[in-house]
Amino acid sequence: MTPAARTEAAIELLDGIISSAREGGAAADTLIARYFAQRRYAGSKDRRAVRELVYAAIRRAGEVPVTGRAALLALAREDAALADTFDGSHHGPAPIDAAEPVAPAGVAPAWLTEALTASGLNAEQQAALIERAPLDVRVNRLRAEPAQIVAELPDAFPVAGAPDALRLPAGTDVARLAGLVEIQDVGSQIVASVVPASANTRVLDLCAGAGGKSLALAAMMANSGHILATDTDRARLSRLPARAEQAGATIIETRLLNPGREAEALGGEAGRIDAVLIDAPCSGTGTWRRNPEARWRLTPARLERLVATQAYLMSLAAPLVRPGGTLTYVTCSLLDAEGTDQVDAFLADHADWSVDALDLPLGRARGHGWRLDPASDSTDGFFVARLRAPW
Ligand SMILES: C[S@@+](CC[C@H](N)C(=O)[O-])C[C@H]1O[C@@H](n2cnc3c(N)ncnc32)[C@H](O)[C@@H]1O
Repeated sequence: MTPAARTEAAIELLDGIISSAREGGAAADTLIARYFAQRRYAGSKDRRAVRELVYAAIRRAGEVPVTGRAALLALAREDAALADTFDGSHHGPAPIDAAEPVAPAGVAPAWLTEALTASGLNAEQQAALIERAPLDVRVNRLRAEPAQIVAELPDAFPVAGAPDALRLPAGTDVARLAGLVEIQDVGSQIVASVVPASANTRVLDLCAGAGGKSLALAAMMANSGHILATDTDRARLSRLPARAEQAGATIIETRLLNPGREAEALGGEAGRIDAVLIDAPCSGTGTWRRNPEARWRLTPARLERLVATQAYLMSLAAPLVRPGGTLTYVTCSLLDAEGTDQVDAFLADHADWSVDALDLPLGRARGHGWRLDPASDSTDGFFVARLRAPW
């Protein structure tokens, strides 16, 4: 592909990504994969270059751009070589008209940056939410030791405060080490460590998804005890058994929940769980580094629905915890509405519960919990709080 054809491909892709964000359709990565599946003439260098252009344009535009072309023109303003590719050639984009719209630069839509500011994040912390993220892995102590993995991955380096973590340059291929390492952000590893999951405990991972945290908990428990991993998403949860097998984790039982009827499937667990983890569905403001177009998808109405689901999940889980047991609440969001405000609301309704004071190796206290953010901690953004049931 010529440089101009690459620019045109990025514009077409961005148009699709913008419509998909507005309509709640497929994610950017999926759209890019589909696009190239139908254009076999594009070589790997072309794909990489187009992908990089697309993601650079997504990162730069805080508000949803009017068109893909407007998103790329914003980059072209600062990059003369890119501007030259708007040359009107056969497969290239039309020449630039000085009067046409250019997407403004920004971190996120205005209503969201206001909410982030109100949640205590300064401009530098907000800007870091859309920077590129490294690749973090967790060494699976059930099957490997960090030194063994470092020997396989010489570019890996340890991360202070996260003993099982190794950090790698983005894009490092770790597929051949499946089962020995799990791709997991350092922040995610740290919040998982808040769950008092030790050998022989009974743990419920209520929103287990494909099991990233269940696998971390199984390693913390030295594969002894029981983890009930539940989710309402069949496709995600169905990936967990094979991952668990590969990781040598035999204590995980999966159970698919019916949305709105979760309590029925969990009734038998009432008062029996030592430690519940709610890794709640959330806006994902803390993971925009990996998924920057997510900020174009979020609306105030969607955030409101997520906040309601989080509160519902906490009240659903509370009766399952044994006396003196814990409920660890996690979101990969930096918005107080999905963090400390949820804990306040829970405590208002559950006056006999208390909050454990946390002191983690990375991050800092935020309200009744603890928060990590990319600028301060070089991790994805997370909120975590540990609530304790009365005796
Ligand atoms: C943040 S993700 C979980 C990620 C996962 N714990 C991990 O570490 O990979 C949130 C999950 O909550 C699930 N979820 C949404 N509503 C739920 C509900 N009512 N009950 C249980 N899980 C739910 C979603 O399907 C999604 O998989």
